Amino acid sequence: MTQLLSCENLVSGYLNRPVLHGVSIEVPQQGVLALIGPNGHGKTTLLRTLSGFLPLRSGKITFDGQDAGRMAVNKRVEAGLIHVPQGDQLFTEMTVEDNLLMGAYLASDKVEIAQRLADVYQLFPKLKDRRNQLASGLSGGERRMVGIGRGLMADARLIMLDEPSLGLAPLVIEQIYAALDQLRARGKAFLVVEENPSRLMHFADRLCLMDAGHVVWQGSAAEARDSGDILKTYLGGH
Ligand SMILES: Nc1ncnc2c1ncn2[C@@H]1O[C@H](COP(=O)(O)OP(=O)(O)OP(=O)(O)O)[C@@H](O)[C@H]1O
Repeated sequence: MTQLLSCENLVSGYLNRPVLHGVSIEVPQQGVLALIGPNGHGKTTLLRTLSGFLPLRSGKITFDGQDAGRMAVNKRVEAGLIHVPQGDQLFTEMTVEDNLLMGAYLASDKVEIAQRLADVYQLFPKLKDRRNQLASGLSGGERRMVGIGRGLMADARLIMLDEPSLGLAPLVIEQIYAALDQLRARGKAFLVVEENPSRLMHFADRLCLMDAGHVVWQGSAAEARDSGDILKTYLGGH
């Protein structure tokens, strides 16, 4: 399978604090890679580096055959590399629909934008019902849907999700993952961060365990199940 995203030896961090110490990962076309591991070990930093919010100190990022490591954030978005951040980061004083439309800020074709919006509403019918409501009045699950929907409005090819299950009730998590399954069936690729890998066993093709800015283990979901000791050591037996 050809790779949609590949990174080699990424080094990045905050000011004088390096966090990633040579991370290499690959996400195939239409594939799902999960980043797992305890808090504070660089998963979010890796997503921020890939989306361009944090500068790359060294290493190489290739997205869809293009050298993306020094591309501007908007160019990466245009190419379909989309980051759905932790905590949704919605514009709370704007309506659901205006939040979604913000995701299409680089698009100009009105017919295309209307089609993307219709696709998001088909995936998340609740958002259509609430399209004129302020984002501040949404439930946690609805906010997550808007965050993902906004990413889809940018015509995502690879969706990088930072803890999509964080703070949600089990039933709502199932609804979110059911929608992600549908998107996967439509050809989207994913890089998903979750602290608890149990949600990912059916969704991810491969899992990468991060510790102190390094990838310390990677394998298929089946291999992760067989490597109980590794997951237990790092994640306390999830
Ligand atoms: N804005 C920032 N400025 C300085 N240091 C930061 C900043 N954000 C994160 N860090 C530090 O970088 C390290 C890696 O954090 P990161 O958020 O990437 O970890 P994580 O594995 O995603 O965990 P979490 O799920 O808690 O976000 C941590 O030590 C954290 O304190």
